[in-house]
Amino acid sequence: MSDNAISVQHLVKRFGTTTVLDDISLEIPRGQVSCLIGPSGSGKSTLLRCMAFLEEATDGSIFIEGAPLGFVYDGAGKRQRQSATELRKVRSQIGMVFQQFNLWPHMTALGNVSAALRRVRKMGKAEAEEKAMVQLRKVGLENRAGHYPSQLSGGQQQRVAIARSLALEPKIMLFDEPTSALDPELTGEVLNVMRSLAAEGMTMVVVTHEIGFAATVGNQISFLDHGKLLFTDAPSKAFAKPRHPRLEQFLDTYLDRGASTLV
Ligand SMILES: Nc1ncnc2c1ncn2[C@@H]1O[C@H](COP(=O)(O)OP(=O)(O)OP(=O)(O)O)[C@@H](O)[C@H]1O
Repeated sequence: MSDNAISVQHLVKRFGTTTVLDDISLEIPRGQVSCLIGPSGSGKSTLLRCMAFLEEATDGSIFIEGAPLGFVYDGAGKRQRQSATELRKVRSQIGMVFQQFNLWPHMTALGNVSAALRRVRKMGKAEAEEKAMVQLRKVGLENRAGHYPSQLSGGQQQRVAIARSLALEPKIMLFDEPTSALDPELTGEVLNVMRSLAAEGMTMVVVTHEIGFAATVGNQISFLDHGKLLFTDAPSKAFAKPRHPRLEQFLDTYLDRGASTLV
């Protein structure tokens, strides 16, 4: 099998007549952190959502751990929808964390994490809660297991959401601007959890405006602009001067807004 956890090949996504992803090809090696950066509206979230099959690509292919996601091509090269069973199997390898935490308000942190195990894995209550505690411990929240979302800070809620995804033991974690809804003082705790996941060797794709995180934790940086992937490089190359003119322009705008400086 190839060393790529995700392979995106000539991906095209149109909404009506608008092309939002234009012939994107990207290889994400297993165990690496791939950061998708670029201006607002460049297509980062759409690309990530295609990787989770939350959006259906108009054309092209995505492979997860070598297996096609969503569509297969028949002998005559005609694209066909994958069977529901196969799709479920491929998707089960992917966990996703969104900007909004989407926790059940009427369930505790432990309830939120164990619910997925009970529903998806059909585990009994005791086993699901035991497994859920392991994940809450991992994100540093074992002492908040009995708290409801309203009793948790935004950063803690996002950490519960990460624990909920991890509980299903995905091979790949996709993060869509996981700290964008947080007050600046709460982003650090979430980025730290992501940093330790990366250190454990989790394959991660992260859409982020946290350029410092991308530069220090990312193994590869992909820069999107108007639906095109302008380049994919190691951070040491992507951010070294002279930079790609569009990246330079993006960073100027970004850093002007008073965001953390690029390391
Ligand atoms: N469901 C949809 N229907 C129509 N257009 C859409 C839909 N989802 C996204 N788009 C458009 O696709 C383009 C890319 O959006 P996307 O959210 O992927 O960008 P982004 O780079 O993630 O932006 P941001 O950084 O602001 O989140 C935008 O022009 C957006 O308006």
